[in-house]
Amino acid sequence: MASRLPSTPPVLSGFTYVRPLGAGGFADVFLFEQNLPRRSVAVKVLLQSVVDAEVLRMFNAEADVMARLSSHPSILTVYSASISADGRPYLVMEYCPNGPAGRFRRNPFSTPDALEVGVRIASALETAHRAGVLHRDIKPSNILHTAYNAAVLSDFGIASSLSHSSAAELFAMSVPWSAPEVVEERTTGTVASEVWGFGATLYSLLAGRTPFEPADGAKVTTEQLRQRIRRGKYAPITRPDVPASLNAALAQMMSLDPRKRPKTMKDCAELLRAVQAEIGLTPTALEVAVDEWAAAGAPIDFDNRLMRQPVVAPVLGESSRARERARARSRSARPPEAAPQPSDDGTTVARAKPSYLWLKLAAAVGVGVGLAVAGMAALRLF
Ligand SMILES: Nc1ncnc2c1ncn2[C@@H]1O[C@H](COP(=O)(O)OP(=O)(O)OP(=O)(O)O)[C@@H](O)[C@H]1O
Repeated sequence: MASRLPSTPPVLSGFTYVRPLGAGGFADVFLFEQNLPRRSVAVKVLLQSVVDAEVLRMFNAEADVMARLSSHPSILTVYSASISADGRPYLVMEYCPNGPAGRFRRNPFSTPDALEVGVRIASALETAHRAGVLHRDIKPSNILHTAYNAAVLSDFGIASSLSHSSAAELFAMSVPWSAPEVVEERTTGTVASEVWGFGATLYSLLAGRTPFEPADGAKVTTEQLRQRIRRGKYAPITRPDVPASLNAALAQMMSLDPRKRPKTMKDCAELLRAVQAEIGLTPTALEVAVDEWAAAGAPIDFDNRLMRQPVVAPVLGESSRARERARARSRSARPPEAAPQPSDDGTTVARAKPSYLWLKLAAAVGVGVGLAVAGMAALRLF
């Protein structure tokens, strides 16, 4: 979290401000109450001082990427995005009351919890990669916990296209979770560097410290940390409940040579699922979108620098409302315009006409009563 005071919360129509939730490098996050439908939401607002064409590009990409991916059960849900009255772009997101996994120093995760979070986040990243998106900022503070305590991946603020990530882009590096090739600025992101960042994140959750910090808690400068990452000497987690197979999986993810790492996030998830099975846990389900989903939809435009806003339908005035009501009345008086169409499975879907149904029902009842009376007369019951 950034060490500065949060900015002034924006005035947003349809939302009531509650309190600040956190501060990042480019944005503040506030808790708001949405008026209709009524719910608590987290609103991420870009800092006024950073809004320029490049930041707008990143914001548009983040909104589009999260909207595309947020049907995944382990990716934070985004509800909408817009620009506040004072010109700050904002995202309205699912509120995660159970905080980020960023508290790993005080509360390291148990092995079963870390494995479950690991498989869920690996599934989310595999889905992002299949949609052609790199997250580029995998770290504990970007894993939040929903109201149901499920781990979700958030903050696609510096995400980029898998095919076009460029060194010219504005790029914020979170050093402790950055792969050696990223620290050396040889790349701004690849699937292999995501695998490294994912391994370093999982290591941090288990060890209560990042993988290249000295185990004795001695302080190091950022430059010293970069050097330790570049040397890439893996220090196994010594906790007795962390099996050797889990240390081996993490060491493979954090191999100095990117070619020696698991090839995909799905491969990472499978390594973790194998550890779960080995220690008697039910492996967490791998939730990856089907290929048809990844192929559908236009590619995300990572170069859009415009101030975009959603289209808002104007509220009709009194006279236009009366006109609209009159139009609706005349529409309902007209006969149906289109003939019923057969559905794909051959069933014809048609809207029944209620008055006609009642007539049929009344006729059926009449005929039934008539037949019963005739029958009883024939049996001499009267
Ligand atoms: N949906 C949310 N629900 C609850 N708290 C949130 C939510 N999103 C973010 N936060 C809180 O706000 C903080 C800032 O979030 P943000 O995504 O802007 O930045 P960050 O990841 O901490 O930093 P940076 O973007 O600089 O890497 C988070 O650390 C978290 O504590």
